[in-house]
Amino acid sequence: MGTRRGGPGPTTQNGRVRDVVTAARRVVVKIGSSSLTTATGGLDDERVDALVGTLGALAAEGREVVLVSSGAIAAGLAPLGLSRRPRDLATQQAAASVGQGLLIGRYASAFARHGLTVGQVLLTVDDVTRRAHYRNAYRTLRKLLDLRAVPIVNENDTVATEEIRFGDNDRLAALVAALVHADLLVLLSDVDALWTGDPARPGSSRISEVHDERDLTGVEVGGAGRAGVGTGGMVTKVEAARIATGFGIPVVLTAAPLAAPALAGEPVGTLFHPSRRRPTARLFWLAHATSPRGRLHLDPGAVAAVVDRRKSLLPAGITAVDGAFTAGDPVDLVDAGGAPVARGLVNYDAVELPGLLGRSTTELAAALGPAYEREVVHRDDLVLL
Ligand SMILES: Nc1ncnc2c1ncn2[C@@H]1O[C@H](COP(=O)(O)OP(=O)(O)O)[C@@H](O)[C@H]1O
Ligand SMILES: N[C@@H](CCC(=O)OP(=O)(O)O)C(=O)O
Repeated sequence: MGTRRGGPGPTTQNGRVRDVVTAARRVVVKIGSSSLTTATGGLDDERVDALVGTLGALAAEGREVVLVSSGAIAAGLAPLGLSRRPRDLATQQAAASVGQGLLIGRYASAFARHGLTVGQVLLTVDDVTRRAHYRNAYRTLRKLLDLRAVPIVNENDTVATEEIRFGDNDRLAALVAALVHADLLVLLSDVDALWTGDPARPGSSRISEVHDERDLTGVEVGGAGRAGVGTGGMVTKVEAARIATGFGIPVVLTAAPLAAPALAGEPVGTLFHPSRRRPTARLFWLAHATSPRGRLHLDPGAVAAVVDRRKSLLPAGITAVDGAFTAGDPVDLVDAGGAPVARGLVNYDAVELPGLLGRSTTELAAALGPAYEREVVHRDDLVLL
């Protein structure tokens, strides 16, 4: 199967309207910092208004819109007298704290002109991996949509520390699309499509459709464009497209000024086709959104039980434990060679486990009480890697 690649002209390769786009009822749109800010880093009112105009028209058609917007850090720079994106986390968090308020205020007044109310939703990794938080985030987003409000999502930058951050909103957008069961994810950037290589380099050309991994073979995917504004570059967008399409959600990647034609199904930008049917939303997030807090080493019998027979993990099959996790944390299950075979939410604190290893649940219940009959990781909380 070949990739259809466009030449250097306008990005309308075959003139056909994209049905997966026009049929989408619930749409997640992600916009990057570089598409919302001026060259000096402040919020660009015209660009905000243009985006809101397009999304307002979508909502007027009865379609549901979730906006994932970057730009908090960029919007906070000038008010704090900073000229470029700071490197240290604390200053980034301070800038995000100042900028997020400005950003949401700007959106609130722009959407109000289209008769729409916005709801701010700031998420951390825990919100999408811990079962109680996950349900909560889903419920809130669903309720906002039911009430015809536009959820505006960003990472909760002011509290997200280095180790628990998403770090880029492309991945966050893919995970939000999975969370709300979106029909379409649109990634808006400062580049009009995925190109075969750095768009500034002669010889690179646009890619109009990606059907599967093979279409990405040989594509040079680089880092952020405008220095000091965007974060992940094309790498995180392609990764986000992989996550969303792996969840059964088509993705359109294009430039912010092309949002309206892209959402009308015109063949602009790059369309990534879904690669599979939807897996269970929460487990999908567990695999893609979490960083494991520890490792459980399994004997071969436990690997076979978990991987081949899809059983819960019991203490008897665990040979060793690493990490300082507490019950409810994500942990990796690794085989005798240390290779991860599954990820799951553990039911015990790390300090409790050494005393339980190698013992049967019946023996543990008799010695320690019925609470110790529980699985170390329940099969409903396990995803194979
Ligand atoms: N193969 C590629 N195709 C398109 N753009 C690319 C590619 N490789 C690197 N880029 C760069 O990625 C940039 C977009 O990423 P980024 O600046 O992080 O945007 P955003 O702020 O929208 O997230 C583009 O401006 C482009 O210079
Ligand atoms: N949460 C950060 C955005 C991080 C991010 O992914 O930025 P970008 O690459 O511009 O989409 C902020 O609001 O500044």
